[in-house]
Amino acid sequence: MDEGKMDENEWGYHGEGNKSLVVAHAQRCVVLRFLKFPPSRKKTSEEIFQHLQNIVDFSKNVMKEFLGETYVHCGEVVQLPLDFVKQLCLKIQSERPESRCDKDLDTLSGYALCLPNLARLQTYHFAEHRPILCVEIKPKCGFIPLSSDVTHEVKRRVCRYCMHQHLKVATGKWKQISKYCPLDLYSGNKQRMHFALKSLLQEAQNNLKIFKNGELIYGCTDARSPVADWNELAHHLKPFFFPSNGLAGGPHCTRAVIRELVRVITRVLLSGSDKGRAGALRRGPGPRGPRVCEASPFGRSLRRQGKNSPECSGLPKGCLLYKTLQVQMLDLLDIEGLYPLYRRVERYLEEFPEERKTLQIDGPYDEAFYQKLLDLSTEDDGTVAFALTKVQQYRVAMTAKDCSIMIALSPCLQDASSDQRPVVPSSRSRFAFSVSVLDLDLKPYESIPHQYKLDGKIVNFYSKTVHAKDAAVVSTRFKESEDCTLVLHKV
Ligand SMILES: O=P(O)(O)O[C@@H]1[C@@H](OP(=O)(O)O)[C@H](OP(=O)(O)O)[C@H](O)[C@H](OP(=O)(O)O)[C@H]1OP(=O)(O)O
Ligand SMILES: Nc1ncnc2c1ncn2[C@@H]1O[C@H](COP(=O)(O)OP(=O)(O)OP(=O)(O)O)[C@@H](O)[C@H]1O
Repeated sequence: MDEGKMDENEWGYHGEGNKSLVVAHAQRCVVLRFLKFPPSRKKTSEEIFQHLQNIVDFSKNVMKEFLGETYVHCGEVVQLPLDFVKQLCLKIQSERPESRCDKDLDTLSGYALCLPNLARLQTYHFAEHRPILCVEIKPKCGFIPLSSDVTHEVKRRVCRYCMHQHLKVATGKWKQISKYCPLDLYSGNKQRMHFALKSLLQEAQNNLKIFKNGELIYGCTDARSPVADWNELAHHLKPFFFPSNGLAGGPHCTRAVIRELVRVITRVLLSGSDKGRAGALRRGPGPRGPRVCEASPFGRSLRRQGKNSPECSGLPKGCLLYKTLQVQMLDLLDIEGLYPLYRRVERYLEEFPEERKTLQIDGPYDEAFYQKLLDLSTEDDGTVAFALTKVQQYRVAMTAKDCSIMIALSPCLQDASSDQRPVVPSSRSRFAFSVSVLDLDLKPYESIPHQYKLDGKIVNFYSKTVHAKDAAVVSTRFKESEDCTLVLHKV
């Protein structure tokens, strides 16, 4: 990219999250990722450069090591003309969802990250000529904590995502509770994974987006987004999955297309080679948390059938979901066990503020930082060193709990070779595919007290709501039995 000759007309709004905004180049497979800040929060250009460089270093030295180089794209920090950034910011403003406009794109530093556009099959010379379908999934935390520090009993039965849903709906973030449960997606059991993906398609929230040729065709930006339309989605997908056959429209066609999509995505998610060092995080055969969340409709139906622990195929060790889960499980103590250790580090820093640098709280995220993450001991010897290791592991785990997976699919001709890329078959076509991870920004040390408070809020709200619901069920049953008595009495 020639940073000297930048033209805002060649770039278009692509998407944004809570902390960054992404624009995509109209022709080339690259994006620019800018940081966003609340209007009052002024950062110096030097701070922004350092922040972005830390993101690159963390991806390179930590996440690439854990997840494997095929999945992680670190990108590079680029310096852009300020005039270009200002014009770009004006150009895209009207396309931004209202709910994201509480933060402004950084137009003062001129720094951004330049990354491959993962919504198109990266860098291949013929990328422009092939139709491309891309599915982005933010799977969230895939396990139930086993830590003895957990005090709320419900946290041992219901996963955080499912509990959090109740709070999100009550606060108006989303309209309805999703049937998606991360434990189903991470189960490795095809039937459960299909259920999880269908649930995401029914209620995408911010956990699912679908792009066609780089354009968003499915997904919602906030609670006001229009209801997802499967017929429209199937219309977009039909040429990919049923290229040459005249499958008629209607509900049958929609179901067939969605089924194909779900199957292909499941296959891709279960594929992968065993590169990367997530294996270094494997914790022997000791006890592990429950494999099914009690709030998942799939789990509930299993229980009704008397199957308390489902047949568990487990995830293949090479696949990205498995590796991501291993990194998430660096959160060994749960926030309840971690918070007192964070306080220990805080007390130390209050006394010796100059030590913040030596402790690598704000970087550099280098090889030494990575090596310390591999110490999985949970025996607290009362030292700051122990507390710090657990705090850093927790931050890395939280990052893996919030990252997204991008799956790009491009149809290949029946007899063409696969250009060295893996191929996934569907019933009527074949796709060359690539899998990547995005949003691998290390969670800040400062967010730990917020995590602690939020955890309490989620659990208390869930317990209260579910308790109230249970009480309502009991009282309805009681009423029913009263009614029944009356009927019997009458008879
Ligand atoms: O706490 P959570 O689980 O709600 O996750 C936050 C996400 O909400 P979600 O539940 O996925 O809708 C939240 O996503 P949204 O802004 O809701 O799309 C962010 O990803 C946030 O991360 P950060 O503070 O921007 O680094 C996420 O915060 P972290 O907890 O990962 O720091
Ligand atoms: N390299 C990329 N290629 C294509 N699309 C991308 C890329 N990076 C980000 N995106 C798109 O931009 C969106 C926002 O990016 P990202 O998730 O990194 O934002 P964020 O603000 O850091 O997220 P969060 O809300 O989790 O903090 C993503 O959901 C994705 O759709």
